[in-house]
Amino acid sequence: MKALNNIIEKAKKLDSKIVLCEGDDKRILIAAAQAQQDGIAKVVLVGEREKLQLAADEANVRLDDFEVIEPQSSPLTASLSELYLALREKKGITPTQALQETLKPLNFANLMVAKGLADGSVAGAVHTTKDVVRSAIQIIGLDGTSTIVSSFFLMMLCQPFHTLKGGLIFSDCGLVIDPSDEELASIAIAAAKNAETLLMEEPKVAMLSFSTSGSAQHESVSKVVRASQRVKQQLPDIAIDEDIQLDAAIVADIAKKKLPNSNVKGKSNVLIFPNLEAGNICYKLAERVGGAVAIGPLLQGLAKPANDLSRGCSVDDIVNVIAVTVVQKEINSSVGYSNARKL
Ligand SMILES: CC(C)(COP(=O)(O)OP(=O)(O)OC[C@H]1O[C@@H](n2cnc3c(N)ncnc32)[C@H](O)[C@@H]1OP(=O)(O)O)[C@@H](O)C(=O)NCCC(=O)NCCS
Ligand SMILES: CC(=O)OP(=O)(O)O
Repeated sequence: MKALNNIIEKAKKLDSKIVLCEGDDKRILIAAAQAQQDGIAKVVLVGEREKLQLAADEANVRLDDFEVIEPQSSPLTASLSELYLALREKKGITPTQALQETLKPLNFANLMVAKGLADGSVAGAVHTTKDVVRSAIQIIGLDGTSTIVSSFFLMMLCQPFHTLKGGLIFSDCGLVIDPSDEELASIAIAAAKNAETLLMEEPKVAMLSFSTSGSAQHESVSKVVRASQRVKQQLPDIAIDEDIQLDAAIVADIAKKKLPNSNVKGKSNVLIFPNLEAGNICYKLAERVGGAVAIGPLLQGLAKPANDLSRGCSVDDIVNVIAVTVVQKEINSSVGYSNARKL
């Protein structure tokens, strides 16, 4: 798992603080202890100390090893509540509602990130994706270049039986339910950038469909083609195949048969799914049947790193997402990448 090891090694070199708001789940506490021990990040736990202590006892983890913040009594609460109010006042939020929202550990954690008190947040072992994403969108907001927030998975294929080895980006498998062609293009562009920055590979993008180069006709195929054209308009040099089936996207011999003039030639490393049904089902199938390590859902398009987890995540999954969160902070603050600069 070269790409994952690179990410972990990179994270260890950065002095980072990641905030977790689900420390009452013992997987989170074990992962937090591992991330600190391995030097990946310092961890701040936001939550009620009593509940955290119960989970710590169950997990056999020392709570004293972490910075613990209780929203109810923290000296930070007043200023974070002011920030929440400033962010949401235009939506009709009152000061009382702002305080109530700030006291929720998920919002408190993202407010810490927004205010620069932590480098990133990770949640989703307990909360649903809907809740995690809504809090991040409302509090952290979009970066300067994206029009929507979407998500991607880093899928690591490293089992002896995997004929295809290494890292793949799957997007969007977690967030945008039925993207328009414009949204799908935005998802593909953000995912391609992640292939450059996290996999350290030139992006080779497959715009997945049940059709390869017009072999089937349907509005859902046309949407994928229109999205691909938008991507090419914005990134004219990108390697991309429009309306391509999965087999032709990742198997060179099949690509030769189905799409002889393919740009990607069966070597896609960025798989873009036409909608959330396809994306979510496929990533879980690749993970649970195919034996891939699935890291995510990682959010793309946010101004600062805040990432999600599946409620079915393991301790290793959480540690991996913490490491990616640390590295994303560095990517966000670095001076662009070739494709990113063209956006
Ligand atoms: C992410 C999600 C919750 C947003 O849903 P929604 O119904 O539009 O949410 P809301 O209407 O409450 O919108 C919340 C805010 O986020 C904004 N928003 C919603 N989706 C957005 C996106 N993809 N990018 C940027 N902003 C977005 C809305 O404009 C709204 O802004 P506002 O509060 O300032 O007006 C929704 O897309 C969703 O449920 N996705 C599926 C998640 C899921 O179940 N995944 C499966 C498991 S991984
Ligand atoms: C990403 C995802 O599917 O999350 P969950 O399994 O928590 O619904």
